[in-house]
Amino acid sequence: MEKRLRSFRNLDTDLQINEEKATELLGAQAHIWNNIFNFINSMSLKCAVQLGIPDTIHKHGKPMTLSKLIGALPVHQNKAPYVYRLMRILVHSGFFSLQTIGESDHQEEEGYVLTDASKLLVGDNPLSVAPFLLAMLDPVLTKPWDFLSTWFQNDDPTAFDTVNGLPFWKYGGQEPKMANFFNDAMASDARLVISVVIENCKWVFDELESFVDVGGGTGTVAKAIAATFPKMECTVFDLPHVVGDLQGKDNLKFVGGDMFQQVPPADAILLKWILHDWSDDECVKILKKCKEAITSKGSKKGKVIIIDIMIENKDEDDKSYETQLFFDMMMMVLATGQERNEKEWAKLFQDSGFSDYKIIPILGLRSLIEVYP
Ligand SMILES: C[S@@+](CC[C@H](N)C(=O)[O-])C[C@H]1O[C@@H](n2cnc3c(N)ncnc32)[C@H](O)[C@@H]1O
Ligand SMILES: O=c1cc(-c2ccc(O)cc2)oc2c(O)c(O)ccc12
Repeated sequence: MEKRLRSFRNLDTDLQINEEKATELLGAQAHIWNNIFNFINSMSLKCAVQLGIPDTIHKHGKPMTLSKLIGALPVHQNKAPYVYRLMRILVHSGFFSLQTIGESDHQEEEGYVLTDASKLLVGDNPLSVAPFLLAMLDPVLTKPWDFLSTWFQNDDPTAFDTVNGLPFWKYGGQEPKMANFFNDAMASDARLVISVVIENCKWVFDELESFVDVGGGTGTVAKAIAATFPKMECTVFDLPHVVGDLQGKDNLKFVGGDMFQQVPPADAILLKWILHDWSDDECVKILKKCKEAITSKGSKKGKVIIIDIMIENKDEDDKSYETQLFFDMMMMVLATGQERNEKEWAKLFQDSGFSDYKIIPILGLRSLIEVYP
C-alpha cells in the first residue's frame, strides 16, 4: 500500500498542470469520451426507427410539434418527457430539423421535419435504408464487436465465429430469422443502388444477352435488370438456402450453388457487395470462376461488373473515408474480407487473369468497376 501511495505521490508531484496543459488534457479526455459514446448516435437512431418516428413525422405531412409527436408515438406516458432529449440528439446528428411553425401563446412554435437522411428511413419509401439499419444494429451483428480483442488473440476466422462457433452463412442457414433480416437489408440497399445504376449508367447492360448476379440474394437487382431489359436472360445465383424457395418468371431465374465451385455462364456477371466479403485468395478464386463463366460461350463482350467500395485517398472528404473504414472493420469482424483501394483491386484483377478494368464512380462511397477478360 505504502509503495502504491508513493507512486501516486510521485505522480502527484509530477502533475504541474498549468492552464495550457489542462486544455491539452481535457481536450484529449473529450476526444476519448466522444469515441466511447459514439455508439449512442447509432442506438438513438435505431430507437427512433423502432418507435416509427420518421414514419410518424412523414405521415403528419407538415412540421410536427413535440406534443403532437409524443401523442402519436407508442411511448409509455411516463416516458413522454424523454422524447425531447432523444429528438435533440437526432437533430444534432442531422436526422431531423426544427422549423418555426408560427406563434402560440406569444411563444414561437417549432415543429420537427425530416431531413434527406431520415426520408430514407421512412418504411414506405421504396428506397428505405431502415431494413439495413435494423439488420446492422441487430444484437446478432453487434455482439461480435465485443469479442474483437478476443479474436485478435485466437485463431478464429472472424469475431462472428468466436461468438457463435460457426461462420456467418452457416449461422444464417440455421437461423431463418437472421437470414431473413439480412436478406431484407441487402434487398433494401439493392433497390437504391440499382435505381441509381439504371438511371445513370444503364449503358453498362446494353448489348448483353445474358447476365448472372452472383451472390444476388433474393433477386432485387436481377428483377430490376430483367424488367428493364426484357430480352436479356437474367439469373440470380446464390446459396441454395437463399434462393431455394424463390420462383423465377419470364426472363428471370434463380439458381442455387457455390460460387467457389462454379458460376453459370453469361455475357456479364455482377458482383455487388461480394468481393469485399472475402480475402484476396478467396476473391481470386471467385473472379477466376467468373472469368470462366463469361468466356465459356466464346463471347467477345464478356465482362464482370463489380459494385463495391473503392477506398479513396485520405485527402478525400474525411466523413466518407471514415465510413469506408467502418465497412472495412465490419468485414474484419463479420467476414474474412476487407475494403480495397484501386491498387489492391488492380492486383486482384491481374492475379485472376483479367486484362483491363474501368472505374465508374457513380455510387458515392462505392464504385462500379467493369473488368474485362
Ligand atoms: C453481402 S451479400 C450481397 C448480396 C447482394 N449481392 C447485394 O449486394 O444486395 C453476399 C451474398 O453472397 C451470398 N453468398 C455467400 N457465399 C456464397 C457462395 N459460396 N456462393 C454463392 N453465393 C454466396 C450470400 O448468400 C449473400 O446473398
Ligand atoms: O453483415 C454483413 C455480413 C457480411 C458477410 C458476413 C460473412 C461472410 O462470410 C460474408 C459476408 O457481409 C456484409 C456485406 O457485404 C455488406 O455489404 C453489409 C453487411 C454485411
